[in-house]
Amino acid sequence: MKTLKIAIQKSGRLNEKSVELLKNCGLSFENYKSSLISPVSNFPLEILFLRDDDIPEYVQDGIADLGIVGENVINETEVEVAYLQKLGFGKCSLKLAIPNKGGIEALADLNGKSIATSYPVILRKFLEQNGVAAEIRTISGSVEISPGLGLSDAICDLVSTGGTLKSNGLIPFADVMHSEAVLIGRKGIEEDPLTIELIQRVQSVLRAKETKYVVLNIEQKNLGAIESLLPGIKSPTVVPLAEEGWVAVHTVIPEKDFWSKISQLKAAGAQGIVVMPIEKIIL
Ligand SMILES: Nc1ncnc2c1ncn2[C@@H]1O[C@H](COP(=O)(O)OP(=O)(O)OP(=O)(O)O)[C@@H](O)[C@H]1O
Ligand SMILES: O=P(O)(O)OC[C@H]1O[C@H](OP(=O)(O)OP(=O)(O)O)[C@H](O)[C@@H]1O
Ligand SMILES: [Mg+2]
Repeated sequence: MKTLKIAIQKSGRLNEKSVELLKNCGLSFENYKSSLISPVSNFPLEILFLRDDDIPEYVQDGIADLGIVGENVINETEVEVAYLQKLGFGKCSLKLAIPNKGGIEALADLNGKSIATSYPVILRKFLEQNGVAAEIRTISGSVEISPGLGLSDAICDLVSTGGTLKSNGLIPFADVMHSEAVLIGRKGIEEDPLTIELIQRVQSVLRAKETKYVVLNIEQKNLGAIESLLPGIKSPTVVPLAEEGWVAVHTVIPEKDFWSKISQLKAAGAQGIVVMPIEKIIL
C-alpha cells in the first residue's frame, strides 16, 4: 500500500502543536527528539521532522506529500503548493517596526532608509506595492536588535505578543501580512483518498476545538425559548427527566460566543449546566 509523507517542524514554535494535532487525529507514532523520520503504526503515513524553511520546497518537489508550516514561510519561499487547511495555531503577523524616537511617521518616510528582515521576498513585494524604495538588509535572526546596533533604521519581523519589539525599544508601524500554520500538499495530492481521509480527520479535530458539549436541565414549558438559542449540529437532543415537567437538553456551543450563550441560557431558565470538551466532530 502507498505511504504518504508529511513534513512538520523538528523543533520550534510549530513542533508541539503539529505533533498534538496529528496525535489527536488518532495517528500513533514515536516522537523522539533524535528521530528525523517516524513511521505511523496505524495509518500509511511517515512523519519527516525538518527545519520549517525547508518544508514548502520539499512539498512542492514531492519529497514530502504534505506539510505543516506557517503561511509566512510559504510566501517567502514562493512555492507552488496546494493549501489544504488552515490550522488555527502559530498565529502571528509580519510587521514593520521602528525605533520609538525614529522620526518615521508614514510609509513614505522609509524611502532611502534601511530595513532589516529575515523575510526579504515578502518585504520587497510589500515595498514595491507601496511605492517605497528602501534598502533591505537580510539577516537570519535576532532582527529586533539591529536598529539598536545601528545596522538598520527599521525592521520587518514576526510579532505575536509584541513583547520582543517592546523590550528592544521598537514600535509596530505597519502590517505586512498575517500568518498561521497551514496544512499544505503537493499539487494534485488533494485528490488522493488517503489525503482526503487525513484532511477529514484534521477538520473533525479543529471543529471539536471550536465547540463545547453542553448538557442542561430546563422546565418543559421553557424549552421553546432556549431551542432558539441553541443551533447545535442539527437540533438539540431533548431527554425527559425523572422529575415531571423537566427535560435535559444536550447540545454544542461555539467556543467564541460561549459565555454570552451561557448567560442567555440561564436567563431563559436553564439549570445544572454541565460543559464538556469535545474530542472530534465527524459530520
Ligand atoms: N511569536 C510568534 N508567535 C506565534 N507564531 C510564531 C511566532 N514566531 C513565529 N511564529 C510562527 O512559527 C513558525 C516557526 O517559528 P520558529 O521561531 O520556530 O522558526 P525557526 O526559528 O525558523 O525554526 P527552524 O529551526 O525550524 O527553522 C514561524 O514561521 C511562524 O509561522
Ligand atoms: O511578539 P512576540 O511574542 O515577542 O514574538 C516575536 C518573536 O517571536 C519570533 O522569534 P522566536 O521567539 O520564535 O525566536 P527565533 O528568532 O529564534 O525564531 C519572532 O522572530 C520574534 O522575534
Ligand atoms: Mg526556520
